[in-house]
Amino acid sequence: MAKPLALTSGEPAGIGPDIALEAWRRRGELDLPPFYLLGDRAFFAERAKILGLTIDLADAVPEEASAAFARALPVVATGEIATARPGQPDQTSATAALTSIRHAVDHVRAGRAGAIVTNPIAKSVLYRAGFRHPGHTEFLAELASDGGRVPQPVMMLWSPALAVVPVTIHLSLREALAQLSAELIVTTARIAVADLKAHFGLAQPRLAISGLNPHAGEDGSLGSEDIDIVAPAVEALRAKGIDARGPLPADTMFHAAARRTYDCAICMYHDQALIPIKTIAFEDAVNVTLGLPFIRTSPDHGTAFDIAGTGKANPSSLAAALRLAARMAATSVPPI
Ligand SMILES: NC(=O)C1=CN([C@@H]2O[C@H](COP(=O)(O)OP(=O)(O)OC[C@H]3O[C@@H](n4cnc5c(N)ncnc54)[C@H](O)[C@@H]3O)[C@@H](O)[C@H]2O)C=CC1
Ligand SMILES: NCC(=O)COP(=O)(O)O
Repeated sequence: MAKPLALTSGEPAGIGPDIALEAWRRRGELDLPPFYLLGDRAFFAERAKILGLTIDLADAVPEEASAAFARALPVVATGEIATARPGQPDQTSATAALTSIRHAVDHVRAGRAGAIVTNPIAKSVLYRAGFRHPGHTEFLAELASDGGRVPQPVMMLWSPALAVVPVTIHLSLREALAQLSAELIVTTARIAVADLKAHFGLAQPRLAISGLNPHAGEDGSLGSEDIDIVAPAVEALRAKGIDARGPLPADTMFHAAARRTYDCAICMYHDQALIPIKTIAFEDAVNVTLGLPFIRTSPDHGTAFDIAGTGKANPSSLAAALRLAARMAATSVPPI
């Protein structure tokens, strides 16, 4: 029997618990692989009650989860009690969310889970509690460190219609510009290429590298960065045998015909990458962390405090994240 996926609780006040419960309830229709939830069973039972869902929850250890999954949603206890009400994070939120992530990493590194799928965390809630990483991506890299070496994580948002990688992630625009370098673009693109080959069945991934400025700088008249930073990175990638094109004007590289010419868009900053994919594929895009020694996926959306506990949360992106994680863990055939 395949190893189960470890699904974190995410922010307890967010929609993570809602979509986890709903996904399990619709597991057959959504064609979901076995997973278990990491957290506080009483909390999940209470959320099911709030949602009016009848869900069998079973205390489990990871080794029992796949067998139990057909009849009950396995819950592996983290020892942290959560009390937050839907939409209202409280003093238990940050600890419960972070402990759940830590346990998931322990399980996947110990071979007890096949991959990690994370529910959304509220970054502002964690920052207020002293969390010093921008998000899961960097936190997971630290948890994956080996002998003090922290791998460089790369964020990819993937859907059948489009895959995007932001070179800089959760930074202000000013800071993103300060940190952007040809070296960072090259390293990020090479990690993306390696994982696209390893897990997405692409023998020679085609990369489209966006420019930074409007019209990719219009020959330097709208900023020098495309000439000084992006173009040399594209040249360096091509010199390493990578199929890379750019810098491309970002406003014209996401329409349907343009998308057919590449496998992954490498973008210079967060919104340049995430606006197109969330516009085209909000319901089935998946956030994948590349460059880690284990597989981690996540829905593309956040905690959606405005609808937590209402029954309005759509589990489709979580379902896509679960299916993609299982396929990445099991095979290198394209997950399409
Ligand atoms: N992977 C993660 O942990 C992520 C966490 N976040 C965090 O989420 C928090 C809220 O972020 P927002 O920008 O408000 O984005 P959001 O994705 O939580 O919500 C944006 C809008 O989309 C709706 N929405 C989101 N997911 C939905 C679903 N599954 N079904 C139906 N409607 C849905 C929400 O109700 C809201 O109107 C922030 O603190 C942010 O840091 C955001 C993105 C990813
Ligand atoms: N905007 C994407 C996002 O917030 C996800 O970040 P991470 O928590 O997966 O690092």
